Amino acid sequence: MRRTRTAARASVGVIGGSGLYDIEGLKDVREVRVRTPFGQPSDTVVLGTLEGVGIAFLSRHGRGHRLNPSEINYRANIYALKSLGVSRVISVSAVGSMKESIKPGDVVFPDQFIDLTKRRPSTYFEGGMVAHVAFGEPICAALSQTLQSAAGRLGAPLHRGGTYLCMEGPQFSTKAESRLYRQWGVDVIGMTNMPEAKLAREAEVCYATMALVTDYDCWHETEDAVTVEAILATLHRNVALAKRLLAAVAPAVAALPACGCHSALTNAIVTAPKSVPPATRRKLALLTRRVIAAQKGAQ
Ligand SMILES: CSC[C@H]1O[C@H](OP(=O)(O)O)[C@H](O)[C@@H]1O
Ligand SMILES: Nc1ncnc2[nH]cnc12
Repeated sequence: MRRTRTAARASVGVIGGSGLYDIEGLKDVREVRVRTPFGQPSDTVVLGTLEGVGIAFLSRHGRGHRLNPSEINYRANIYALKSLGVSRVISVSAVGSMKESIKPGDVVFPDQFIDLTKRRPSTYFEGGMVAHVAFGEPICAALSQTLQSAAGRLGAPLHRGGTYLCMEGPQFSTKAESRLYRQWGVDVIGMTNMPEAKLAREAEVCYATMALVTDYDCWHETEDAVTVEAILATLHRNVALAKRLLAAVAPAVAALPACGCHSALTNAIVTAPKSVPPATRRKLALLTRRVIAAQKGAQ
């Protein structure tokens, strides 16, 4: 296994959630242990090529599913992928359905989030450097659209758009909570996409989620309330679809033109450069060097 900071490269990152601990068909596979200034990622990163495209795969909970949603080091995960050259991240996530029309086995491509997490570091910008990135459109539309087209071609029962509510967990919701979220118009519920999507935006990396629906949470009158057993049974059926989709979509994702996600930090950093403590400047150099170089070029 290689230990690396920057030597190995990939352009497309895949964060595999529950049930997705590897991807099939990867060629030239290498595993790298990436060190980050934010601590350890969930696992080693598996690098390889899929249809000729450099892919970096990271298991969100770690292989063996060792980390609960609150224990995942989201900052290290996104940083690790960025340090390997990744400019687009595809997140694969198991979710519960909050609507009758969204059935277990369906695939949802959310375009909005509600963040109800409570105890997760959710920004890189602290310690003397403050940034406020725009997050009105938290999902990269171009990346999500590409995934949706591929899912459509594979015949997946899909839903374009929708709101993903991210709860802290690890316990599932109470019925009162579940009913409340339904009143809010939420489409799906999970425990992991926040702060992952926020950090991807701060890292100027495109982010889109392919949400695999596994259950009806606990609000449904006639369906059983969610259990891990039921989730895993449904996942076994649709993880294969996720794997086929990733192989089908890799070349189109790699060919996408640069988009607004890649310049998210432009005009977002508020702190005067001379006020940033040197240690913070060094810690955030990988994330800020594009915008700092652009500012210098404009002077
Ligand atoms: C094992 S079921 C609950 C678990 O699954 C989802 O994780 P992920 O988004 O990584 O697929 C959900 O958010 C919970 O963490
Ligand atoms: N009902 C649910 N609530 C939270 N996370 C989930 N992941 C899969 N199903 C879920």
